Amino acid sequence: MTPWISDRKQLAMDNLNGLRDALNETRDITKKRLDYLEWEDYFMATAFLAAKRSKDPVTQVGACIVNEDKIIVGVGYNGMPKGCHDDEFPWNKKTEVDNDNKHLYVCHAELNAIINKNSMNLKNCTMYVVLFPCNECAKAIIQSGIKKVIYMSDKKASKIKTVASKRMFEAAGISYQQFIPRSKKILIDFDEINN
Ligand SMILES: O=c1ccn([C@H]2C[C@H](O)[C@@H](COP(=O)(O)O)O2)c(=O)[nH]1
Ligand SMILES: [Zn+2]
Repeated sequence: MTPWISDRKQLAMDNLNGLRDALNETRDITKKRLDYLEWEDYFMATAFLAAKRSKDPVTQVGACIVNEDKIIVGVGYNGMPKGCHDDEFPWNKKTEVDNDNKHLYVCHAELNAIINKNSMNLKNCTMYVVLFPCNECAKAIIQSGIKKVIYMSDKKASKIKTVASKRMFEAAGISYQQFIPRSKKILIDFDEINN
């Protein structure tokens, strides 16, 4: 690293530590913390954290299913099915060879979250998902009993699959709503517990 870059990095770290110390000094440890994660941010962040497990080089999706008691009952991300090694199956989508396309193989985040469920059923559950579900996932969501979908990105809104998903959700009485986060970023600092 060039010396001035490392100096700037050190300066930024010192500033950050200074800020944290200042915050700790002003924090009243006899009162309830106010900067805790809201439930909704917690569930969406769980979906985003799951997405970090994805090996897809273009789009990483994560999904988190929550029951009526605010208990997480399923988490998933997009990845190759069991037994289909992600070093052997293709991650490419623009290919001359028809069967060398990831879309033929990848198991979608929503489906994985549904399959990974650790409760009897998903009746009246809510799914938090990074990207609006495709039509195949919409079918699985509807059939599973999930009643609400909270999504972050609708960047594929004009695609026919997304249009079909919305049509099915509306017909099946599944509500969907775009997520508005309380804060744009959530930082996880593994060192925090030592301070
Ligand atoms: O509902 C969905 C839709 C897509 N995915 C996954 C499937 C693929 O791994 C990527 C999409 O790849 P692109 O390169 O953006 O076409 O996202 C999903 O998990 N759930
Ligand atoms: Zn899908």
